[in-house]
Amino acid sequence: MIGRLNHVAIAVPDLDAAAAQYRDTLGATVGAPQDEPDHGVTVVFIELPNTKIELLHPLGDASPIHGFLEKNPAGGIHHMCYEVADILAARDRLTSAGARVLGDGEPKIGAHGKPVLFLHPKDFNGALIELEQV
Ligand SMILES: CC[C@H](C(=O)O)C(=O)SCCNC(=O)CCNC(=O)[C@H](O)C(C)(C)COP(=O)(O)OP(=O)(O)OC[C@H]1O[C@@H](n2cnc3c(N)ncnc32)[C@H](O)[C@@H]1OP(=O)(O)O
Ligand SMILES: [Co+2]
Repeated sequence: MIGRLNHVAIAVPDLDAAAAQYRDTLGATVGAPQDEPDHGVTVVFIELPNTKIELLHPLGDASPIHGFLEKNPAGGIHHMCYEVADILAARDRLTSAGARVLGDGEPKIGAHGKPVLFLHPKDFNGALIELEQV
């Protein structure tokens, strides 16, 4: 069911500084910041040959990553995103296996304009998983 690793997300306290570090110190190809108000984050994507890095910073008081940054003030790996062909079939298979799908269980449109869902980290060895339909 899960396919390619679409991205690894890192929550950062200073988006500009993190983007500059990837661009200047690590010599990576770094995109422009993208506000995603529906998700409560601003994201910057870094293109790698085999996947992407998604830098995340809270957008708005209700951002779901405020708690994470309070616990990890220097930032940290926040989630991995796996690709799926059919996100509703994936959701139904996961919920029937007892996994918790976050939010209201309905996919939202993510940063790539594709439907995404999130699975509770406690159900997957402490790792927050995002699924993106491609
Ligand atoms: C534009 C979209 C973009 C894209 O790629 O398309 C995105 O990726 S948007 C990314 C931001 N959105 C989300 O992360 C949505 C899903 N996340 C959530 O709903 C919350 O972050 C949640 C429920 C995972 C955690 O929320 P919160 O920290 O406020 O709740 P708790 O403090 O109750 O946490 C419960 C428990 O989980 C641990 N936790 C929290 N975040 C993570 C994490 N990223 N990875 C692993 N574990 C995490 C937290 O420490 C608590 O554990 P405990 O042992 O009880 O302390
Ligand atoms: Co993501």
